[in-house]
Amino acid sequence: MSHRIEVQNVSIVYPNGHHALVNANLKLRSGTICGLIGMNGSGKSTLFKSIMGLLKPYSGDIRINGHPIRDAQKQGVVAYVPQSEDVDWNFPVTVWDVVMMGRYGRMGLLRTPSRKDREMVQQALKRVNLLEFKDRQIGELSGGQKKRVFVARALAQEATVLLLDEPFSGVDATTEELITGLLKDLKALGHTILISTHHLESIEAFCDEVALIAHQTVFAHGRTTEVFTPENIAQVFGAQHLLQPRIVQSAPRVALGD
Ligand SMILES: Nc1ncnc2c1ncn2[C@@H]1O[C@H](COP(=O)(O)OP(=O)(O)OP(=O)(O)O)[C@@H](O)[C@H]1O
Repeated sequence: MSHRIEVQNVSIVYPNGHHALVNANLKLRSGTICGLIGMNGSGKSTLFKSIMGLLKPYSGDIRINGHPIRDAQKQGVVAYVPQSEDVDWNFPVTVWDVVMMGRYGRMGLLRTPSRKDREMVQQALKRVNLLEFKDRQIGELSGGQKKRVFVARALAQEATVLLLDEPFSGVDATTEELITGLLKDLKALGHTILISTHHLESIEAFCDEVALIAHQTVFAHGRTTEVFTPENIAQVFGAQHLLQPRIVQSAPRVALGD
């Protein structure tokens, strides 16, 4: 079976000439949760945006389910939960509207929601405990609730590939538990999940695989037990982490790399 996500030798150059990714490779199968780990500015969001088809590689190729990205875009296969900083929270839309956006790909040109669309939005909001907030403007939510809106949008989209950019930053423990539980359920259904996080202490319990990113490329990827080693973590964050080899289990909620 082909991989769900296949990033092959991808290089991304921004219009200002900055090489954000150089020859990056990443292949993920169905039913996998992969943690993407790297310092601030290492290229995690760039990788997400290129898998979404928002950034066109300068060279290399990206495939979803063996097909070019535009096919996946048409079918709504890939959902993206953006970093909070990338969202305009003042935009005059309600929680319900944002989650309904996940259904747009399935609607006609006039974007008139069907009964099924409304049901899917309702279910998704229930799943993330936000139904009672459905009429709120999105800026009037807590950090955890804001994340949950976009997770609900991904659920309503019925996407089988989920990309989550820092879903645990600025959220309370209850939201983190809710999101991890939900992602584990989706994994059991065969979904493929790529998640960037600075919460290293939860990686071993939560991620089957990790992909480590530094020096503009994915320099290691594989099973968490094999790749999430103190030596590799030191390559990502600097040698001082070699002095704390169990940081991954023992640290409190440190935002390493910030
Ligand atoms: N639109 C842009 N134009 C030029 N350079 C950019 C642009 N967006 C990002 N970059 C640069 O590309 C590099 C990778 O950025 P990216 O946002 O992918 O990093 P990141 O790993 O997601 O960081 P963070 O953890 O802070 O979100 C950085 O050096 C950044 O300054």
